Parts: sequence; structure tokens; C-alpha cells
Amino acid sequence: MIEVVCAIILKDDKILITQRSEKMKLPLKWEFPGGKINKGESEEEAIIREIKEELSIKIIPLKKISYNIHDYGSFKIRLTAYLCDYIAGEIELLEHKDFRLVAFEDLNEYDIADADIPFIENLKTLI
Ligand SMILES: Nc1nc2c([nH]c(=O)n2[C@H]2C[C@H](O)[C@@H](COP(=O)(O)OP(=O)(O)OP(=O)(O)O)O2)c(=O)[nH]1
Repeated sequence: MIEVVCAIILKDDKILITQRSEKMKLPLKWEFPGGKINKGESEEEAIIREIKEELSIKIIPLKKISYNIHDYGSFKIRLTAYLCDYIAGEIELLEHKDFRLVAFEDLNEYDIADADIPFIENLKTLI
């Protein structure tokens, strides 16, 4: 099972979502940015590092939301989401195809990765 952390980043009351590129697994799916946890890293360290590497911005994890275990068939992930605050920097797309800042009620217009869907229900009570 792959251990993955993702960041639900709030900026100006909007939520940051990123679109996976054609070359990545789950091509063109929208997701909460993040990635695999390295050996010896805490979840918080992994999320701060991944967001800096992928988007060149500084964030701070505020609260662990929950985790979902999802089986995509060819691989299985344990995806843990953190609610995060945007601290500094301009978003640069270093790995993803695109990004959007969307209002909670508009998230359903995007083709979001299956493993992320349960978080969206959870978010209603958090923001
Ligand atoms: N970062 C991120 N990954 C997600 C989310 N939902 C979801 O199913 N995933 C999957 C996609 C990837 O297979 C894996 C995360 O690994 P990653 O973000 O490091 O992806 P990657 O491109 O390095 O993976 P790979 O193709 O190199 O194996 O978890 C999500 O919200 N954020």
C-alpha cells in the first residue's frame, strides 16, 4: 500500500485543486496536491515538502482531516488529508498540468480522483 498525504489548501475562502498531467498515474484527474511520504518523514514534513516541490508555495498544516484507503485495482493507497493554510509564494506549476482555486460548492464540476471523494463530504463541516 502506498502512503500518500494531500493538502486541502485554503486561500481567500477557496480550495486549491491541481490537475494531474498526461504523464502521471490517474492522468488529467483533479486532486488535492501532495505525494508519497518518504522514509523517516512525518506526514506534516512530507506535505510541506511536496507542496514546495510541486507548486513552489509555503503552506502550514492546520489539522488532519482523515484518511481513506482506496484500491485503484493496479495499486492501493492510504491517502491522508490535512487542512492547510496558504502562507507565502506564487503558485508555479512544476509537475501538474493546471490548478484552480474553487469554491466548495463548485468542486463537483471537476473530475476528482476517486480516493479524494470522501474528503469532500468531510470538508462541509470544516470550512
Ligand atoms: N498527490 C495526490 N495523489 C493522489 C490523490 N488522490 C489519489 O488517488 N492520489 C494518488 C495518485 C498517485 O498514484 C499517488 C500519489 O503519488 P504522487 O502524487 O507522488 O504521484 P506520482 O506522480 O509521484 O506517482 P507515480 O506516477 O510517480 O507513481 O496517489 C491526491 O489527492 N493527491
